Parts: sequence; C-alpha cells; structure tokens
Amino acid sequence: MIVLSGAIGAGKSSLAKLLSEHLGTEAFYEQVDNNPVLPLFYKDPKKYAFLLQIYFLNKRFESIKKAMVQDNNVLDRSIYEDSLFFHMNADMGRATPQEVKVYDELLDNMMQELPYAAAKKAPDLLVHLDISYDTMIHRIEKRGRSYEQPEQDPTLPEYYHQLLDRYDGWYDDYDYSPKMKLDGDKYDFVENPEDRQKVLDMIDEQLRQRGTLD
Ligand SMILES: Nc1ncnc2c1ncn2[C@@H]1O[C@H](COP(=O)(O)OP(=O)(O)OP(=O)(O)O)[C@@H](O)[C@H]1O
Ligand SMILES: Nc1nc(=O)c2ncn([C@H]3C[C@H](O)[C@@H](CO)O3)c2[nH]1
Repeated sequence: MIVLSGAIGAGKSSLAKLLSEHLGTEAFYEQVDNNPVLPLFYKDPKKYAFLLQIYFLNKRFESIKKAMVQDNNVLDRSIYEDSLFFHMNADMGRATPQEVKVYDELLDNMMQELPYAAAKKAPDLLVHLDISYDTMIHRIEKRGRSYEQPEQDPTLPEYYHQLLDRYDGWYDDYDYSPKMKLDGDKYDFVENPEDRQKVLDMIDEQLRQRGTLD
C-alpha cells in the first residue's frame, strides 16, 4: 500500500489517480464532496470538529482495510494526518481534552485491530507532497470548494499557515514506513507530461528499492 500525504490542495487526489493508473492498482480517495460533515465543520468548527474527526477516522479505516489487500494500492491521505488535523484543532480550542482522549484511544485501538501481517503494520511507502502557502491558496482557489475559500472566512489563512507549519514537523518525525518528499510547487504533474513522468519515475525507483515493483 502506498500512502500519499500533504496539506489541503497538495495534489494527493490527482497523484493517487495518476499513480494507480500507472501501476495498474486501485486508488482510494478521501470522502470530501459527499461528506455531509465537512461544510458544517467549516461553518462552526467548535461544534463539529469532533464529529468530523470520527467521520474521517471511520472512512479512513474502511479505505485502509480495502487498500491493504494488494501491493501498491494507493491511499490519498494517511490516518496519521487525521490526527494532525484534530490535534491542531484541539489546540485551537475546537475540541475538549476529553474529546481528544477519546479520539486518541479509539485511534490506537482501531490501529491494533488492523489485520496486517506483522511486517505490514504500516504503508510500504509514504509519498509526501510538499507545497508552499502560495501554492496551497492558488490550488484551493483553482479547485473552488466554497467552504475552503479564504474570503468566506478571515480566519482561514491563519488556519492554513498553521497547518503547513505542523506538516513540516510531522513529515520530519514520521517513521512508520519508508518515506519520500516531492516538491509540489515544482512538479506540475497535472498539466505537464514531462513533470508527470519525472514524478512517476521517482516513485517507481523507491518502490523498486522496497521490492514492491519489478
Ligand atoms: N502538481 C500540481 N500542479 C498543478 N496543479 C495541481 C497539482 N496538484 C494538484 N493540482 C490542482 O490543484 C487542485 C487540488 O488538487 P487535489 O484535489 O489533487 O489536492 P488534494 O491534495 O487531494 O487536496 P485535499 O487534501 O483538499 O483533498 C486541483 O485543481 C488540481 O488539479
Ligand atoms: N478538521 C479536519 N480533520 C481532518 O482529519 C481532515 N481531513 C481532511 N480535512 C479537510 C481538509 C480539506 O478541507 C478537506 C479535504 O482534505 O477535508 C480535515 N479536516
């Protein structure tokens, strides 16, 4: 299982599609446009942060169980990032310490239930898409989900800055599996075929080194 990571608009869904088509495997996407809680969360984060987190945790767990049956299936966000989001929101006062405790214990408990073989407790490879604040905003505007637009809510730019800051530390500390970082500002794998090939080659190389690609 290959897991992608990165902030909002980093290009995870786009890369998940490309990569799974390239490898002939299946992609599993985060529940966004059909997620009934996400717009509620952006409107009233304090009220809905915990519910949204449980929603994502449940869906993510379902995806992981399906994705892990075959080498090189692609997941468009890791379960570890859900926790990053929630702890950041909790630190902003949008969840109580008791909610955090329940979430952390539930996550731990669920992870122990994943029927991985001992050697497969984690992804085969984490591919992290690193983007700058300017790229993030540009992509959020390009994609156009209304509740994510900075002009909808003056607190969103600060939220996005904090998220990117946390992601830097998170990637450095991540040690559940082999990992690689791609410069998401530099490689336009959506529009530019040469960039696309370069990105796929870099990932193939890592997969060969890990023995999941011939
Ligand atoms: N490398 C790239 N170069 C140019 N445009 C890109 C790139 N990656 C993504 N985009 C564009 O940015 C927007 C967001 O991309 P995408 O939905 O793949 O991001 P994501 O990481 O899955 O976001 P989210 O976490 O919010 O679901 C889309 O409009 C996509 O076409
Ligand atoms: N609060 C919160 N917790 C999460 O675990 C989480 N995962 C994703 N998201 C938000 C970011 C994008 O708007 C949108 C798509 O990634 O969903 C989250 N928000």
